[in-house]
Amino acid sequence: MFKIPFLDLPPLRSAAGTVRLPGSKSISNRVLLLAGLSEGRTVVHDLLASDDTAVMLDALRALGCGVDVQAGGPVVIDGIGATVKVAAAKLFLGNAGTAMRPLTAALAVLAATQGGSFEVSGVPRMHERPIGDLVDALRGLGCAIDDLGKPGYPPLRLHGPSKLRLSEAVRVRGDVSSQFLTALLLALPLVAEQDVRIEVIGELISKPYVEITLALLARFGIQVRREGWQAFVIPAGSRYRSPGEVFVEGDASSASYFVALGAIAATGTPIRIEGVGSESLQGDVRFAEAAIAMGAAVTTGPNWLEVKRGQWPLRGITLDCNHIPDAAMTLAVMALYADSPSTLTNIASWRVKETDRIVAMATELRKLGATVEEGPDWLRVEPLKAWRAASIHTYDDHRVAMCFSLAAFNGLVTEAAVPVRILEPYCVAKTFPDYFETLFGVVTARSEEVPVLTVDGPTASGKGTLAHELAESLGYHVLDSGALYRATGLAAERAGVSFDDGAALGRVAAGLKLRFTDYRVWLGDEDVTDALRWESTGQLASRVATVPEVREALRQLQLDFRRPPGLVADGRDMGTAIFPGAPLKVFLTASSLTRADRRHKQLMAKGISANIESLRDDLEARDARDKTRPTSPLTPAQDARLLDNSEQTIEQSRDLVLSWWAERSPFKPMA
Ligand SMILES: Nc1ncnc2c1ncn2[C@@H]1O[C@H](COP(=O)(O)OP(=O)(O)OP(=O)(O)O)[C@@H](O)[C@H]1O
Ligand SMILES: Nc1ccn([C@H]2C[C@H](O)[C@@H](COP(=O)(O)O)O2)c(=O)n1
Repeated sequence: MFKIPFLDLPPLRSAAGTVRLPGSKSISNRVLLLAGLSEGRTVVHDLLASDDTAVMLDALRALGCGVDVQAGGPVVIDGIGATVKVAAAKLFLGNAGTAMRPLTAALAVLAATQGGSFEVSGVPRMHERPIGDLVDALRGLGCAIDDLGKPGYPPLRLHGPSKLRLSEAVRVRGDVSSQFLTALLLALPLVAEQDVRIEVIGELISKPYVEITLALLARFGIQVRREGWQAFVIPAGSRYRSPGEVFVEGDASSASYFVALGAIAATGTPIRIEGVGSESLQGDVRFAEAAIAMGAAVTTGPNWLEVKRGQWPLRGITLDCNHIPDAAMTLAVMALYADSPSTLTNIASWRVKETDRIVAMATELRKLGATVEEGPDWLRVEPLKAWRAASIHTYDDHRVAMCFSLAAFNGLVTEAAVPVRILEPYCVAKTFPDYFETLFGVVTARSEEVPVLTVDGPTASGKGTLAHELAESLGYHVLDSGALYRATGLAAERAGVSFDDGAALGRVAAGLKLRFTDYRVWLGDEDVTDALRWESTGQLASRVATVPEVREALRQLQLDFRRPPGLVADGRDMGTAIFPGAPLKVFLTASSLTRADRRHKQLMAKGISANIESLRDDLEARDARDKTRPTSPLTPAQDARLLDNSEQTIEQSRDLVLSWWAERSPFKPMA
């Protein structure tokens, strides 16, 4: 996940490949609650690992459920069997509506029938998300609920015992959020000594989410009878029974970004989306129909979708989005690539989600240059030709962040392609922590449009340290080009190749089986991370680096590191020979005494004894060879910015270079 203040997406040009979706948020949190309320053990496979499921798991633990989260494996829940195990608890539920609403209902009826006191609260935005209709329904049933803040909003206290009026129908509004009905459907089997009837007031919205609830209730032993969408009856004697094992399907709302991606940018090989398909429970899988209406070419299997570009530009549509409220946000960004305006209607529920999504989408689309009209429950978006580089505010709303990533394909409809900045990209943790990594895995950009920041300089000047700091701040990849020369030197020595035989050294470089994984470097099957850093290896590297055949052989390998979202490249000739067009080139120096001192400390920290004077002699000899070799000598690029960090801390150098980078950015500074 990108835990950085902003992530800049360069212009993206095409997409192809396979993505495996994380588990559905709606199914994950419903299954967790059902497992927690059931008797016995439930093994949950493919559960979504995200902020919203984390708060649900914490809540279940606090209520006395057994919760075993196995790294990379299933989550095992031992339920409370509809019995209050912990008489009082304070539950913090973040911004997870799928935890807040059903837990409120379940704890209210448990407290009423068995006693107890439970407080539910969340982040400030959660305290602005209405829950009054559910509270009214529960109070009508006889539950004791105190408002701990503004009436009609969390936080709440649910306490008991109190007498429930189960013979009367429980009446709940269905036209603000379908989660209120879902919450009652999940809670009332806990107290169904007799038939319990729920009546919906008003037109029920987001019906597919209620279908998910009913299907999962059936998995846990509850067969709800229903009269259309107006009334539901939990049969007398209903009791939760764990099905033993549950597999969570992929998140259909998350699929929408990749369906849109295929429609916009997969002109050859399709985007294959694994985890949802024609047999999915989730209503948002019908987003594919909307995408087809806009021109996507979609093929479907039981649990997969394949999407390619069909009509281009896309077709503008007018669509009632009531059945796909979450995924429909993606249509608003697709509309920018259409041939005519698109109007999304019946989306009033957007106003009470993680943020007011109608306002958020309209505001951010306008920043890109789009013409947008908004109404109480609709949004109209015109196609966009003159795009502006915009910093997209994400409102702590994962879906805003994900759907605006699609704006980075503007180069497909305009000559002057612009990058897109996504502020607080980590908000995707709510449902899809690795969203951007997954996106980058299936998209391509023009090499020259991927930003590169080069850091060249003599040995031990701190290039590698600075490069990693910069890359971490910007979310970019790192190229440690010295490692390639070091690996070549090491491989050549081991193979007994003469260091005077340029052609043979070139072949060694061309045949390197080098892999970089999680801060380790592998040469073939050997982890050479430490061996590469030996001083002796540095000397070998400096020698092979003078050989033109080696430099040529390593050239393409280095260029291939230039991938979205961007690259920080450190070495000797990054700015002069490999990435001469880089928008920012830093030439980093420090006095030889400072550098020898730093190297000395580095070696001592590793338990290797060394003498500062001889280290200084060695690095000066290496500098001399690197500077005087005929091919790509160590020298600042003409347009490089010089930075002597002898008197600077690592953080000072990093912040200075980031300020230089910001000067070149097309984005306005953050407010
Ligand atoms: N500005 C700085 N102030 C103090 N110490 C620093 C600074 N920059 C780097 N160092 C320290 O100097 C040591 C050498 O840094 P680093 O390995 O990044 O250098 P390098 O230029 O990449 O070396 P090489 O070219 O040999 O790979 C590290 O221990 C690092 O923590
Ligand atoms: N772009 C590069 C990177 C490195 N080298 C050579 C010169 C160095 O002495 C040697 C090791 O580099 P280090 O890991 O210390 O950065 O590799 C080069 O010529 N060009």
